[in-house]
Amino acid sequence: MKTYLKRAFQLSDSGVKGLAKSIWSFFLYYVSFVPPMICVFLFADRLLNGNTGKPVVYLLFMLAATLVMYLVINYNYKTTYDETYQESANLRIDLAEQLSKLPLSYFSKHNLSDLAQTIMADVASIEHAFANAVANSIGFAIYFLVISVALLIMNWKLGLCVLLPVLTSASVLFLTKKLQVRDVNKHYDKLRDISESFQNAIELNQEIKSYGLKEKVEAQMDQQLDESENLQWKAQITQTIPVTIGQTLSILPIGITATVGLSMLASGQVSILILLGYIIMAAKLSGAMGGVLLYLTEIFYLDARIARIGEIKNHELQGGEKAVLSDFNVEIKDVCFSYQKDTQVIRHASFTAEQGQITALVGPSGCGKTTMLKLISRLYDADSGTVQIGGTDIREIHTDSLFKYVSIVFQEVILFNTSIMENIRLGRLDASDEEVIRAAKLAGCNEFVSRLPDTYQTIIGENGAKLSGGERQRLSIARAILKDAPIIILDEIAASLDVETEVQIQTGLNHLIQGKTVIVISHRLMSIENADKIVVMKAGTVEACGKHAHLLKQSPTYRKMIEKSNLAEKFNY
Ligand SMILES: Nc1ncnc2c1ncn2[C@@H]1O[C@H](COP(=O)(O)OP(=O)(O)OP(=O)(O)O)[C@@H](O)[C@H]1O
Repeated sequence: MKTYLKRAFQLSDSGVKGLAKSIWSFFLYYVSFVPPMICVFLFADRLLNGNTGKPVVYLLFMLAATLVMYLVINYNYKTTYDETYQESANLRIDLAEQLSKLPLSYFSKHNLSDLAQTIMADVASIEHAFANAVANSIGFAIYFLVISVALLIMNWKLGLCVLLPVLTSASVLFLTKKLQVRDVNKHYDKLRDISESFQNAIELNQEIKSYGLKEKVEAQMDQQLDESENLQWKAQITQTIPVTIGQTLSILPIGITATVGLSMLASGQVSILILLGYIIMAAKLSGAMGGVLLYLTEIFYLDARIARIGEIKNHELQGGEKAVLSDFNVEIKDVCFSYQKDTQVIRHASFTAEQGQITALVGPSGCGKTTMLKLISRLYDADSGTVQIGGTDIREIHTDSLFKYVSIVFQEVILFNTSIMENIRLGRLDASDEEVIRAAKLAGCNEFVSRLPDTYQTIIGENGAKLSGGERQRLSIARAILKDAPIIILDEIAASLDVETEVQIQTGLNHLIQGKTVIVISHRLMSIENADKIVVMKAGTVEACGKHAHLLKQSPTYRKMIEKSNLAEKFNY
């Protein structure tokens, strides 16, 4: 049972315990209505037997029963809400921790807006269902089972009059579950699409305006909203009809029990007291079932949400152990990799980048250079073959250990919406302000930072929105200088720098790469002509390796690139 609940609702161990406690409290909640009914029943029995004395005992009993009810309701409320909110807080933390450990390949295969929706909306839906529906429905089901046995034993005919309509009302809902879930999920998926479209429209605002796409984008959104409205209508109809039928059926036990009971009373098959008891019970179960039917629909829609959360929670993490490395030669051996199934981006690539040397990756756009750097830094794991550092397969090294040895400066700089000081300090969290400023100066940041209103304390906006491309790039170089890792990976770092800034960061770069294993991509071939080794890539394969002069003779791709590069130098607008 525990394993089933854990898997079915993606609960933690404490979550299962909490749910069990909550189910128990709901069971007690329903049971707590029984003593007052027994009290009424006994009092009626006394009256019918002609005993009209003081009903003080019954009143006291009723008072005690009401007090117990109050305590049970309190316990139920506290248990359910405490456990629910604790578990959903744990779930959110678990998901956030899991996301931080997932390999980058997971994110390239999933839609980010979808992930955000899963963490926010799906967890909120589960939280709501747990606080209201799940424990309540299960608690009611157990209570219903116990009461059913008692009712059938005492008088099976009247028992069936109470139970059958209640069971039929629940069956209507279960029989139409597939249909309801299908339509509600269609609407829900559309809402996710809309949320993604809105996010895209906001992110691409500049492009939409500059290419005059406003009306087209608005029309697409209008259409999506119309489709969503239609789907919502459809979902509401498929949901409302069975719920209404179910709720109507759930009221029937009172009428049926009264009708059948009275005829049984007339023929002497049942006493007035028993009939009264069954009618009270029918009324009680009818009322409870009306609410439970609504809860059941809420539980039906949890499946897809729980599945999405399960997919994140159970996704395989990158393995590896803590490691201390002292040799930083990087060796790529027969590596193959694809982002998506069937589209291999790296094919049987092999080369070595030696410590103390600069190794440059060159090749036509899209040939897999950046992908290769991502494999070397274990942002992705190779599908086959190995990437080794100092003879150790990096899959055996935990990423926390590995990242200590690798500094990466990518073409696309990611910055946080905090101060310049804190953005650079991400390179080494225990660095002092002086060390941060020294790294910033070496990377050529000081000049533009000193012009900012709060210099190093200036908040730079989301992903450094308040900075130019070149300034953002220099901050990421400063980060790498501060980290001072033995393996340096540079992907097109000069792409958004002007000539003057490039000269400024040259000293910093020379300082950064001294004695390190440097692997660099640069489209400006002149800047890598003096590299110790140039690796020429073509369509995911390594075509040739060597120095500039050697490659000019041996590699047609390299020769072609040099020729094109010379032509590009002559390009005029
Ligand atoms: N996250 C991703 N998901 C799916 N495909 C990707 C992803 N990143 C890159 N690709 C594809 O992999 C191939 C290699 O891309 P990569 O960025 O490694 O090339 P590159 O040689 O660095 O290109 P460029 O010189 O233009 O930067 C390309 O076809 C690209 O479309």
